Amino acid sequence: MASVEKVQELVQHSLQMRERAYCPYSKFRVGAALLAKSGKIYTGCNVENASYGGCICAERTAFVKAVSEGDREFTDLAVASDRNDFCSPCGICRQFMAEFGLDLRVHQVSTTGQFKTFTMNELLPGAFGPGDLEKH
Ligand SMILES: O=c1ccn([C@H]2C[C@H](O)[C@@H](CO)O2)c(=O)[nH]1
Ligand SMILES: [Zn+2]
Repeated sequence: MASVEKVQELVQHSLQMRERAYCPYSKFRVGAALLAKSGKIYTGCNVENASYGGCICAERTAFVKAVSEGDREFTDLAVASDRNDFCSPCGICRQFMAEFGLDLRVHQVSTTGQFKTFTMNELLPGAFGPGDLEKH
């Protein structure tokens, strides 16, 4: 688990990354910051599309950046929006993030920088995951 200082750093990154959001349709800015076990921090924002189904959330942007750079193990993720307090990851992101471990700590940040922490297991109990494909 990340130190209090590291979590604070993630929280600040998530708040800052809201400014990069490309969200002309929803106008709902979201920023995320993901800490890999390697120590690297990957940031993300939501990126929308005129074909609405093509929108990608801030959390998945951060994960895709991280995995494509070679990191696959993570400890903490912070996510912040500019409108709702304690921004809650959507169902698609919960499934996407659960792929990389149910111990991940998800810090849901308020607009004022406070946060509530949950494990991935709490956010998606009984998740379908990689292990399920092994069973027969
Ligand atoms: O946790 C969340 C919730 C929503 N969104 C994005 C998706 C879409 O661009 C906009 C409105 O749903 O916010 C995120 O990036 N993360
Ligand atoms: Zn999402």
